[in-house]
Amino acid sequence: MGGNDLSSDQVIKKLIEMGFENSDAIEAVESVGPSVDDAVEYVLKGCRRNNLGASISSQCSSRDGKSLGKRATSLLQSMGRMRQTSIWDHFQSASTPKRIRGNDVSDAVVSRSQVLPSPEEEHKEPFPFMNNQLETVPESLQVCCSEELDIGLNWELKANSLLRKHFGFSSLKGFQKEALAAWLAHQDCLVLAATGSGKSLCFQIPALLTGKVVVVVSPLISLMHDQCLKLSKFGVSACFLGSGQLDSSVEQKAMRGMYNIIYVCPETILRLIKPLQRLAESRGITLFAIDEVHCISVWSHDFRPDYGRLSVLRENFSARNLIFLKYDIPIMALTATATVRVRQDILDSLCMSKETKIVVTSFFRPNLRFSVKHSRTLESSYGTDFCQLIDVYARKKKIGETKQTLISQEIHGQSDSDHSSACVFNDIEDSDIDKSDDENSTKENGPISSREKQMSVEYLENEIDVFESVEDWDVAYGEFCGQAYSEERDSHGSFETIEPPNKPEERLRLLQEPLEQGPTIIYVPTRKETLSIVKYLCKFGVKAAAYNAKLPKSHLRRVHQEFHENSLEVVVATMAFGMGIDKLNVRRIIHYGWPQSLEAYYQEAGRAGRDGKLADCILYANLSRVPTLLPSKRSQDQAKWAYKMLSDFFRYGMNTSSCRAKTLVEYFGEDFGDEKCLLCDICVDGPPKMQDLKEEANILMQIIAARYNESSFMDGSYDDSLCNDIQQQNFLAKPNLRTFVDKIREQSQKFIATDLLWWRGLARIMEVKGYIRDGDDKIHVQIKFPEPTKKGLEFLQSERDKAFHVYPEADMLLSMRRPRAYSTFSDWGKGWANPEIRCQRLRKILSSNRKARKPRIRKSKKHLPDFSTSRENSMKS
Ligand SMILES: Nc1ncnc2c1ncn2[C@@H]1O[C@H](COP(=O)(O)OP(=O)(O)OP(=O)(O)O)[C@@H](O)[C@H]1O
Ligand SMILES: [Mg+2]
Repeated sequence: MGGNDLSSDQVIKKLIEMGFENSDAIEAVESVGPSVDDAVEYVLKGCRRNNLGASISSQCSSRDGKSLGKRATSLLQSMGRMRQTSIWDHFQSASTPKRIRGNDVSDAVVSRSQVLPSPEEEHKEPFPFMNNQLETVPESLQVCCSEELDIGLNWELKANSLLRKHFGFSSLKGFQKEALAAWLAHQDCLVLAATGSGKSLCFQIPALLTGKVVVVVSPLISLMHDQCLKLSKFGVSACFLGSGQLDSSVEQKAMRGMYNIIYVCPETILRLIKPLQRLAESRGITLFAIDEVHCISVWSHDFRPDYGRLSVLRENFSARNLIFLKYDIPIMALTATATVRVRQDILDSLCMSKETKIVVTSFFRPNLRFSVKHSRTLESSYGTDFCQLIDVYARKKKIGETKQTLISQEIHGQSDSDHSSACVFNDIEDSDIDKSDDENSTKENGPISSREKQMSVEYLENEIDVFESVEDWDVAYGEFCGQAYSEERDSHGSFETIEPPNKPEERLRLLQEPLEQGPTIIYVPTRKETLSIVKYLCKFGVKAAAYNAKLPKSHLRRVHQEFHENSLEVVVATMAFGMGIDKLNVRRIIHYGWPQSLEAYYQEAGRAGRDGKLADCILYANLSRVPTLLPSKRSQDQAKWAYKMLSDFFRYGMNTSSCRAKTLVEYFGEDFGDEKCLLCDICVDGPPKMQDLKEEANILMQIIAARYNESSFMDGSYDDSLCNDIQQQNFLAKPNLRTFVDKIREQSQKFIATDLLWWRGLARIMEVKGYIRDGDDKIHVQIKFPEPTKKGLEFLQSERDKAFHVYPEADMLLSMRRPRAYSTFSDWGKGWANPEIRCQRLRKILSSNRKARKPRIRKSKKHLPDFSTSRENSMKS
């Protein structure tokens, strides 16, 4: 990213692409000239300076950038350069061999420089092992080779002893044993286990038990880096191969058997088949592991075409094709997020054997507390949504900084001591409900709102991070991880993890305790939001940093390092941050905006609470809007499936009656029975009061049925001519839900004030009950063109007098909170002719604008295990 050969306009364009505000970009270029790096540094430092305290932050906020002038800018630049930004800086400092663990591993001394040489070494003389063959295997490897014992029956004892020696854990988990037993029996194995459960050990232990090589296919360079560095700390030699590998000699060394574990990206392994066959013959390959294997399936949320070609492994490493092999080299495939459909796809795509052992553990994470809150997720909502977070981190700091205190009071408004999570339904105000709910629905027929325009495909294509190839997210931050993990160990050198609260009473006890300290990750859909939220949080003294794929790599590395070192409190990121991130003490994962699938959501949420302690997973989403699919290259079939996944997620957000953890794990095919997590907002607050919607369900069904010429089912009390109208329209266009709702309003005075948002919820309920279905070939996130099913017609015929008790869904509750007489676009338009109505509306708009400008904090209930219908009660009040 040089900069001198770019014009100012080009630099500004690049900055905007990264997500920076137009004004910040212009200001930065004006201040530091047309250099992308300097300009980025300038804007980011603006945020960081805010963290340093009141006096600095007031001088250095980006708004005041001009007054800083060149001198201040260069000072800030030099501050930035105090940190190492190059991979080589680190290797130079890390070249002295390090003792990895306690006395029991006195032999296991690994120098990082044995894994990668510095550029000086590379240019001056060949790497010590370059010209040698296997006789000169590094010391660390000799340790491993000496462990090549006959594994025998007591393999479990040996595995446990290696586990203690290298990783400091006392014993293997049950699923790890099962996976290892399959490998020992030369069987292929598919491991489906929750995020953070310890899948990596399933493929790392075989390398230690046999002294042979394990080849691991992994989708991200940053993930490979992370694992290699951890292994080197544990006295296991490992390397990664792929586009992010800067040292070309590593590949040669790997193919000569210098490393116990070789991480490789799918693109690269296809090129290395022959050398790997030679390695299998010389040193021996004991296992191929395919990590994050859901990437192989087009039906997964992270499809990676190169994973699809991995079937070559089965053929090229079978005993049939390689005479020196007695058995096929087993394949172990691992993932935390695979639906039943994706599992089958994995088995087929990898040509795994018929005897493949499938090891499934519960996907349930008993220490994660899930909740959903309504928010428009716009800048004007930050004040309400992040006040609690700001409070958490600001409380930790010394209150010597006057400005910070003032800001804190300002945001907290009427200063409330109880900032525990505000329940989505408890404190909804008029301004919280999206004024354009109905516009959203009209867009399928006619005009789209300006917000919709803003979120159009062209706009988003430039705004979101799409998971396409390994290089996109080549962060190569591994060189910074030298001391990162030590911080998470206690005084005895072991990890501070606890057994997760598996028993219900343990989980109830958890609820009484506050969250421990630890960092937060906020996931947002667009790059722009990463920066705007960081800017907002930094203003209040929170140590926050943005992370998106377009930001300079030096910045991204620093974010990784500081996140692992616990010096960052909040990372605001796009999906580019963190597949497989294994940091123990992440206390909160906040999703700010609709995620695209339950798979992606559960994987990202799974980064919280890996230490077994209570952690929050909060989704803020605009529950009055149907989410849209973010643009990506998809075939027609994939697009259909993507809509289906988004629809499943939408229903998760709309659900008000069943335990969130249950919904999540059952999505992955697990039977949760009658169990509940007892921690999520629904378990704690209880579902809303059931309502008998017999009349509403009947009228909706009648109107829909009439459209399909089922007038025999019509109730005489309703106007038949209206139904005839609909039948005539039939031949012109397929009526959507909105058309039906308009008809209901025209027909029944009683429902004039019931808006589309409410009917949308009812239509979903009727769809789930099997009374209506979508009459369109396309898959919609929300049922769009309802038509009756046979069951629906039977309902009209025989069940119309029966009670129809249902739990109102989230959108229905939102709608009931603010009944509106004029809810359709056209009604709104009509109303303007009446001066009285016009006056009322203008007053309302003015007052809601005023409210939106003032951040405020609201009183909220504590999360107590109270199974009352508190949500419903608060709605009424
Ligand atoms: N037998 C064990 N006993 C105690 N802790 C373990 C054991 N096995 C693994 N762990 C720990 O569990 C944590 C998570 O491990 P790992 O990164 O392998 O998870 P994962 O299942 O691959 O998660 P993800 O799906 O997010 O990639 C690590 O910190 C690891 O050290
Ligand atoms: Mg993993």
